Amino acid sequence: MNQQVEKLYRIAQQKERRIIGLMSGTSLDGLDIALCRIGSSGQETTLFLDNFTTIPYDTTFRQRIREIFAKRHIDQQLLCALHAYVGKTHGELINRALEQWNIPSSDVDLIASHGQTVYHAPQRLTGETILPNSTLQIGDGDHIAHITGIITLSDFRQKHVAAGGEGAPLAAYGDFLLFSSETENRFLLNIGGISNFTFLPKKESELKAYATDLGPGNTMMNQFAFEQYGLEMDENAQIAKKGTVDIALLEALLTAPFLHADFPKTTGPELFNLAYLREAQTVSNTSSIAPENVLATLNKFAAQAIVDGIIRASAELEDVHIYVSGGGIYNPLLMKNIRDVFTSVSVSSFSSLGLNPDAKEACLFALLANETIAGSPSHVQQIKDSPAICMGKISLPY
Ligand SMILES: Nc1ncnc2c1ncn2[C@@H]1O[C@H](COP(=O)(O)OP(=O)(O)OP(=O)(O)O)[C@@H](O)[C@H]1O
Ligand SMILES: CC(=O)N[C@H]1[C@@H]2OC[C@@H](O2)[C@@H](O)[C@@H]1O[C@H](C)C(=O)O
Repeated sequence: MNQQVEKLYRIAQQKERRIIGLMSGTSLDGLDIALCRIGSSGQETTLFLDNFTTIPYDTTFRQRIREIFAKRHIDQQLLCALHAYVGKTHGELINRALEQWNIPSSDVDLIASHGQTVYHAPQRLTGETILPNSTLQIGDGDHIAHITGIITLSDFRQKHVAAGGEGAPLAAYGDFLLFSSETENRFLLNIGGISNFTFLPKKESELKAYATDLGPGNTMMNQFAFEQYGLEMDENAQIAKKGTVDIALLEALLTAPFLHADFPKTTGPELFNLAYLREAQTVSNTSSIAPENVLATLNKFAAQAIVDGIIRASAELEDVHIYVSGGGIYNPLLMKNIRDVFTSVSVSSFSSLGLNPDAKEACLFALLANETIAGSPSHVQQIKDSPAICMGKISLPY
């Protein structure tokens, strides 16, 4: 037997695996690296986060990705090169993190790499009926395996698409195993570039768990802050706090059919972008309002899409508790806009469930790799619209 296949076979039989989960989100801020210790699999899964870091991308890396990110028309030569370059860079960043943590690569069993989403195209966005749902994450797993010497699983979303899904959100698979409760109906709200939640019904409930995207999260605020002020974000909502919400613009922004479609559903900056803003400004006759008012309105828009979605999903439920993660928790105005609505529902940081919120998505991919190598897909019958599948492609180091 090939020694690497034999090694993988041994890893699959271990009681516990050390898996590095990687996430590089739509905000393009950096690479999240989570070293997890994962015991058992399926309903018996345990997960401990041993080490976590986010290594920020340098400006050149960010600029290169931005040249193709969420764009319909791009330079194919650049796409081709970035597939290798992102893989190579991610491999090098893992080596750097392991060195900082003083952990030899031989102590790590597997890497689980999400890659960098560059385009997300469900049929609900494209309007296609013949061409299928599709999504593209770059950063080839062979490069990561070769550079780190660690067996790598990557490209998790393709199997979900192949089995009839939109390729996202995948969060329900992990959240269901780790965070379901006996006493609470939980909404695990993540506010990254795009906002999404996982609904986890009480354990004895007949309802099924599911995950869904909700709306723009931080992405439109980030894009506008970059265009108008050259800033990566409206840090601490300093600019939005100086503005006022323009109701006509807000109402125009809230008309996207995506926002009113049934759950689960997915979206991305392919829809929620500055072109979408400009269209809403034209329709609402607000093209010349001050930039701080636009930011205040975009902030309110992101909050409203979240609030409307959760209210709709929780209408018939009692004992509802919302746990929030993602970079949006650091935006005080966004959190205020959300909390002001949920006066009788408790809204807590996801950290109260015992896991660093910034590491949540990277841990999810470590858990998905664990399921693929050592799990059985039986429990996913309790998750709505989630095909029982093993996700991720396996890359051997040499
Ligand atoms: N202090 C802050 N003030 C305002 N916004 C902040 C602050 N800190 C983080 N953010 C927002 O959070 C974003 C990063 O969030 P996160 O890392 O969760 O996104 P992501 O993982 O890239 O997105 P996704 O989950 O959609 O893929 C930043 O781009 C910024 O918009
Ligand atoms: C295509 C894609 O990369 N989608 C991401 C993105 O970031 C948030 C939201 O949009 C979610 O649908 C998904 O990520 C999380 C980790 C998921 O799959 O659950």
